[in-house]
Amino acid sequence: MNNACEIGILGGGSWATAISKIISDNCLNFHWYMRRIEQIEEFKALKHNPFYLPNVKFDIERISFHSNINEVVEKCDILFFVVPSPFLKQHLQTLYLPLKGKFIVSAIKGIVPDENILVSDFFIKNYDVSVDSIAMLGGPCHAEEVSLERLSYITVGCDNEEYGQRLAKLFTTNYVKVIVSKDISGIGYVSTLKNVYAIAAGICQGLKYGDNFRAVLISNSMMELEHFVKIVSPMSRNLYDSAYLGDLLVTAYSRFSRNQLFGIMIGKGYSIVAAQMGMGMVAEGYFGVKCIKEINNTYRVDMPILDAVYSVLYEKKPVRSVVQKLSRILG
Ligand SMILES: NC(=O)C1=CN([C@@H]2O[C@H](COP(=O)(O)OP(=O)(O)OC[C@H]3O[C@@H](n4cnc5c(N)ncnc54)[C@H](OP(=O)(O)O)[C@@H]3O)[C@@H](O)[C@H]2O)C=CC1
Ligand SMILES: O=C(CO)COP(=O)(O)O
Repeated sequence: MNNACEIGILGGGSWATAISKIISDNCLNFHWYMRRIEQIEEFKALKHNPFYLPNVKFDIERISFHSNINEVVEKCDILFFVVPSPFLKQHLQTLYLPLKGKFIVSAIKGIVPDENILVSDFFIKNYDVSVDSIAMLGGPCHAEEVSLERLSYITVGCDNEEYGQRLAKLFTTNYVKVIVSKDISGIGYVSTLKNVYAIAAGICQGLKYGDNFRAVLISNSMMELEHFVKIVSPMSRNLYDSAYLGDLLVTAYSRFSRNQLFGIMIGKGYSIVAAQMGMGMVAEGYFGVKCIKEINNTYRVDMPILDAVYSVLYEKKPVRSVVQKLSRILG
């Protein structure tokens, strides 16, 4: 990572928009890739993202927009990947330039489907990116609150201490504080799992369970998460840090959480397709639960909450009886 580096944001959704807001507060110019040319044209005319966080105004003279991913990769040294995990490979299909030598930051809170590996490992394995040229963004941070400049904390997981500190500088504003950690994989797994537990919380809300039960569900989710992460990615970490417990809490309780909303709709009896269409945004936990379930076929960690969400979403088990059964084993 050079001192004067070009920054590229890849993705056109709400988190990409929030990250671009932060970057635009700290950098004069940056590049922004989004897949749809019409979105770019409308963005330039309106001076805001037409579909996500329209309250965030941008100085579009300082942004180079691209609908071709290769142009951003060619021009930039630091690349922020901010597309939902189920579409990552699709975006990369059109990439013919190497990523080796670039600094890759994953802001994706999910696992690469089919491969069932963390996004960081996917770039290392398939794109020859070195481990010290990768970072993972975590923490309890909803795009909507960043857009409103409500004080938020982001954790940068990066093996390379110096690069982690540089990224922290790039991200620090009067409304964003940054914590640097070395735990790329723990942040990757927890960021995926907390979405699954937020869906579970939403399902219970949709079924009209109350706050008392939700608190029990989230406490048990935290224990389940801890058992899984200790086995799959053993290292010394404090799971009460905001990148872990904090992200679980905000996703399970915030009114901005898409995963929770998706769960509420499933609990109310909407079909999966109707719930997905109704949101207009992506609930990563729907994809994450399948990835973790498949990963756990190897590790065999006891994960009744994950299994319950999986059985509702992928095995068409009746949601009310699944939660009733789950409620008998939680404590
Ligand atoms: N939103 C948040 O608060 C946070 C999100 N994240 C993570 O950021 C990542 C990106 O999510 P986010 O920005 O929230 O996304 P959003 O849910 O806001 O937007 C969905 C994005 O997915 C794209 N998309 C939808 N369908 C397809 C498709 N079939 N093929 C390709 N792209 C498609 C959309 O593009 P189009 O508009 O062109 O349809 C849009 O860019 C996720 O991993 C999420 O977990 C992390 C922290 C906070
Ligand atoms: O990761 C997030 C908050 O930290 C966003 O969660 P949702 O995708 O559920 O909105």
